Amino acid sequence: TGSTRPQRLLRAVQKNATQGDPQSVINAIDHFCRHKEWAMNVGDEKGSILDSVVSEVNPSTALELGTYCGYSTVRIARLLPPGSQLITLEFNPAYAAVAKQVIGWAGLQDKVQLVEGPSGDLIPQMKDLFGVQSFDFVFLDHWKDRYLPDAKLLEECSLLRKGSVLLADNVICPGTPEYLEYIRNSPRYESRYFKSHLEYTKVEDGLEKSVFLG
Ligand SMILES: Cc1cc(-c2n[nH]c(CCNC(=O)c3cc(-c4ccc(F)cc4)cc(O)c3O)n2)ccn1
Ligand SMILES: [Mg+2]
Repeated sequence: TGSTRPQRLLRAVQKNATQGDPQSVINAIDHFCRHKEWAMNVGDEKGSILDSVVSEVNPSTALELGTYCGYSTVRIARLLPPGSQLITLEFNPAYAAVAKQVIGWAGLQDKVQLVEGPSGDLIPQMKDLFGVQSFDFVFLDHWKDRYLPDAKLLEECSLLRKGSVLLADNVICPGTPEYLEYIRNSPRYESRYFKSHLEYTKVEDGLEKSVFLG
């Protein structure tokens, strides 16, 4: 039984990043994925777009669907104002175990609540589990066929308010056609596409930013 890719990514963070320095954790993961092994982190190019949207929204409460190794969790949490919280949902226990250590290495554990389980089950529990009224910002980066049902679930659970921002990764590759069709044609959202590339590659991909109009 050898190591898994997430475990090798974590080892690269522990070897090359400085504890308590989120930017060094981001740089170590990007270097590992560009020069050693590709991994499905949002990456540096789309990550810069993520940073600009998070900074613009300046969320008090944020939700991430799909933690993986915690790369985008660190990108988001490092920009959050004091007293704000990021809740991140991960289905795969092995990913969650690595992400917890990556987030800890960055020193951001006090800003992040990592919850294991399927998004469809956890979203309806957000109010009870965390006393969340609504989310100012949601980053969708989990199973691509869950983007649409989970966006609808967030609406149904009244977890979105007028002005809430949804940012969706991978709307081109692997692609989320049903989600794009719905969100771009819904009168309840104002959407904009940010053209970019699949992490660490020249393949086209992009982020869709959608503002909930209430
Ligand atoms: C709470 C909850 C959480 C999850 C959940 N947690 N973690 C994930 C991972 C999801 N992410 C991806 O699959 C993904 C894939 C690619 C990709 C792969 C191979 C290619 F060739 C090209 C592109 C690129 C990406 O950027 C991706 O994000 N799902 C699922 C359910 N419920
Ligand atoms: Mg992604």
